[in-house]
Amino acid sequence: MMFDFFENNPLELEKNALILYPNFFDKTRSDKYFIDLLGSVDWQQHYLTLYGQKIPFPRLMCWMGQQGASYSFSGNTFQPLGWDSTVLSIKKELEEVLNTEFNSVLLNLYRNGQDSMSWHADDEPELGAEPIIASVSLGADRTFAWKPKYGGSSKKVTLPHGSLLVMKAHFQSQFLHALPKAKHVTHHRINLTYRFIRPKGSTTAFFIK
Ligand SMILES: O=C(O)CCC(=O)C(=O)O
Ligand SMILES: [Fe+2]
Repeated sequence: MMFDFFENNPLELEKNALILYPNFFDKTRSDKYFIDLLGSVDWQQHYLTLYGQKIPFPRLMCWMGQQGASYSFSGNTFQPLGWDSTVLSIKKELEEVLNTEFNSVLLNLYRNGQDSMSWHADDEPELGAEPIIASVSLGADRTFAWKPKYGGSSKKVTLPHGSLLVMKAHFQSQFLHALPKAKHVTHHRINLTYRFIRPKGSTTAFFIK
């Protein structure tokens, strides 16, 4: 077993809802994954259409996973690309440690601090009522922010190179989260959010992120 719970004390940022493993992958492995993924993933620019205007998402993305696991948000429906070998081996490791199953992953490439993700919850119907989302960070440190959906102040935490953030069942129903712009960041950050898409989920949600 490669993962040692005693060396990797998780931080419970929200009780039973948001857990951070700051050093899930050691530096050697994190560096290798970052370089591999930067080169091997088909990073795509997607657009959202708002009042007839095509607006580029402020990041590059790639939807990957099992055939049929299509995913819709912000007016796009994504059909998954097949598994990349690095993405697949990370998936297997997460499944073992978290004792759950994922069949797809959204990969995000934040080219620098101008790239971001706005406030949202990953609560599309195809994710089911209580999704577990496992979010791996590689590359530049970035701040992750979250706040209660129904009032209350926001909190934030830094997601370091090689960290794992686990969003559990209630997180998506109770909170919004975001990856704000970061003025001084000049380096790339890669983020992988592993999900389980229900096979016959409807694809009618229109969310803007
Ligand atoms: O980049 C991140 O850490 C957040 C990504 C995210 O929230 C998402 O892909 O839904
Ligand atoms: Fe999200």
